[in-house]
Amino acid sequence: MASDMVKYALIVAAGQGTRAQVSDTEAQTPKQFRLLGGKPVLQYSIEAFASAFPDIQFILVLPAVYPDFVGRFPEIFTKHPFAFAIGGETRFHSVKNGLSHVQKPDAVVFVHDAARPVLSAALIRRCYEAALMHGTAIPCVPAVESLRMVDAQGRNYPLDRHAVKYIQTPQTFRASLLLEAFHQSFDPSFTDEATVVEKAGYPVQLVEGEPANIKLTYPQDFAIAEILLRNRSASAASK
Ligand SMILES: Nc1ccn([C@@H]2O[C@H](COP(=O)(O)OP(=O)(O)OP(=O)(O)O)[C@@H](O)[C@H]2O)c(=O)n1
Ligand SMILES: C[C@](O)(CO)[C@H](O)COP(=O)(O)O
Repeated sequence: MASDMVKYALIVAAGQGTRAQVSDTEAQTPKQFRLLGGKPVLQYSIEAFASAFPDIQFILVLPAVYPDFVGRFPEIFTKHPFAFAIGGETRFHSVKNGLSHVQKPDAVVFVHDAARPVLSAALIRRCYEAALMHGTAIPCVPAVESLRMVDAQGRNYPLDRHAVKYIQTPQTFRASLLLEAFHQSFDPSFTDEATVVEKAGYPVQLVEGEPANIKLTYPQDFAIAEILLRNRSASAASK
């Protein structure tokens, strides 16, 4: 039965977060390990997946050189099964290292940015259902502002915003398909798992993402995420 399917949440947390740094001190702490509303950023994603699927197995990809995060926050890692991998030079290499722990080709794998702490259990379940049906599920949200394309000569042209989507994670797949796609050699066009799977010859299925599911990329994103998390707790408490 579909709900008995083995599920892996492969959370990539091996980046350096250089664009999010505002000082030399913060340069020591990649964004996914910084505190947000009193908890490490990474903890929010773990809680969201555990709430969507209590039987989920975690694969956490961590930087090779970073002080012992697991030892400092042991309570995060005791409630669910965790496997750990060391990150690589790019996101592609980090995901590939994490996939070495995927043992079952008939499982479903969610690949999620540790730097996206505001995802909901509803989004995770929506991706799961779509991946079961189509083999792939890539969450996206519409572009909300006017868009322009700039060509190599510096000329610019209006672009139809309805023809453009912002892509999010968790990018979700049948494990067999994802494992096969990651046998490819690295290509600089690989910005996410959708681009890897597509280059392997599989179409990708878009699903509705969430505007709140932002990626912490720049310093100001922490303040925005904190407000989004607070609003979500307040609305859950009022139900
Ligand atoms: N070699 C890498 C690069 C990125 N990531 C992870 O991929 C997610 C999304 O990447 P991004 O926001 O680009 O993170 P960084 O690479 O850390 O950011 P920056 O480019 O600003 O250094 C993050 O959770 C990051 O930790 C990873 O695991 N391994
Ligand atoms: C995977 C991703 O978060 C989808 O939006 C994004 O591609 C990561 O890209 P970045 O260049 O590392 O910010």
